[in-house]
Amino acid sequence: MEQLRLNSAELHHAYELADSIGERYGRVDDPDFLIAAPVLAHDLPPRIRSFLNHFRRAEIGSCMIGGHVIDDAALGATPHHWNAIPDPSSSLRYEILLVLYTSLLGDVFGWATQQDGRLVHDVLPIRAHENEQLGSGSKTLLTWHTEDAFHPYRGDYVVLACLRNPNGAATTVGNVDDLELDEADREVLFQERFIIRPDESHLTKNNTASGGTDFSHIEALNAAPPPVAVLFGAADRPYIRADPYFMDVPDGDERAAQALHALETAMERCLTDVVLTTGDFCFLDNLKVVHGRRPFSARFDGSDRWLKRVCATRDLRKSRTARTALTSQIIG
Ligand SMILES: NC(=[NH2+])NCCC[C@H](N)C(=O)O
Ligand SMILES: O=C(O)CCC(=O)C(=O)O
Ligand SMILES: [Fe+2]
Repeated sequence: MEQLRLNSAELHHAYELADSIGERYGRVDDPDFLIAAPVLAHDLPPRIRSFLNHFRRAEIGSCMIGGHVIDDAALGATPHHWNAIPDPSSSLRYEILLVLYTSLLGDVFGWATQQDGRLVHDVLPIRAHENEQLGSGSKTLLTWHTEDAFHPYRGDYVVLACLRNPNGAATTVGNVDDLELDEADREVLFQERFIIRPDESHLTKNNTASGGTDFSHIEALNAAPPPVAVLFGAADRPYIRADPYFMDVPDGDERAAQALHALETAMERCLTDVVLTTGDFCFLDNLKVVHGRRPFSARFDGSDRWLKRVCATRDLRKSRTARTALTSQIIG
């Protein structure tokens, strides 16, 4: 994976910018900060801006910016749940940096139906989710997926910032350009013959303050998922949309089932393990790569793995009817 390592001058510059923004806005979800983020990001060091522009336009699939020094003591314990992060946030500097970097790629957004509508997500192990297909799982393999594959407004990018990873748990990454598929299977995968159900992170039971949230469109997508194509775009450099764990084919379509199985086998062969370490920011092009996570043993004692995650879209307009206001960056 292509990597940029920040030098100490760049790190100092980036942290100074993040800290001044943190003082001004106080929290990463502040709507005024989110609106201003793409402009504030112009003040990031030039090497960061051109590296991410290359990632975006060359569609290399994934890249990493490393070398962020993280004050482990100031961070405090890894919370036992994403709904229990300290307020004010002990990781505000890194949350702001994550949004600034990601704003160079597109508009950041969150889901009303995921992690109680937060914009920046916490990926940390939750004891009750040990065996679940959730970012908060640990014991079970998190199977490879396009982030929010089921949703028509899924992001173009998903970005992970590693605060700590004591177990060295690996993120898996597989690039659609590396797939070795039969021509016949490839052709079927380009056709609208697949259904993708909502993953469980969008369910009412996996939100904790879901009182006023409307989950009916998620329920509708679950009850009647429209058939979609797994591969789309240019034949020689296709885009991908898949999450086999939550996928199926319309009844009786054996040919589509066979192609989906071929995709699973082929992707398994191109998955690479990427162990994020403290201070790594990992950028995933959600149309070019799929990702997942190897199982690991969580301790649930405050020392566990802790990542921050945010999604971005190149076109916030396409979700306009699903956002309560023009300026809202939460898709409902
Ligand atoms: N194959 C899967 N497990 N897909 C669902 C991915 C987990 C989901 N993105 C979450 O935030 O928890
Ligand atoms: O934990 C990781 O490395 C990836 C997590 C993930 O894919 C998710 O939360 O959707
Ligand atoms: Fe994911």
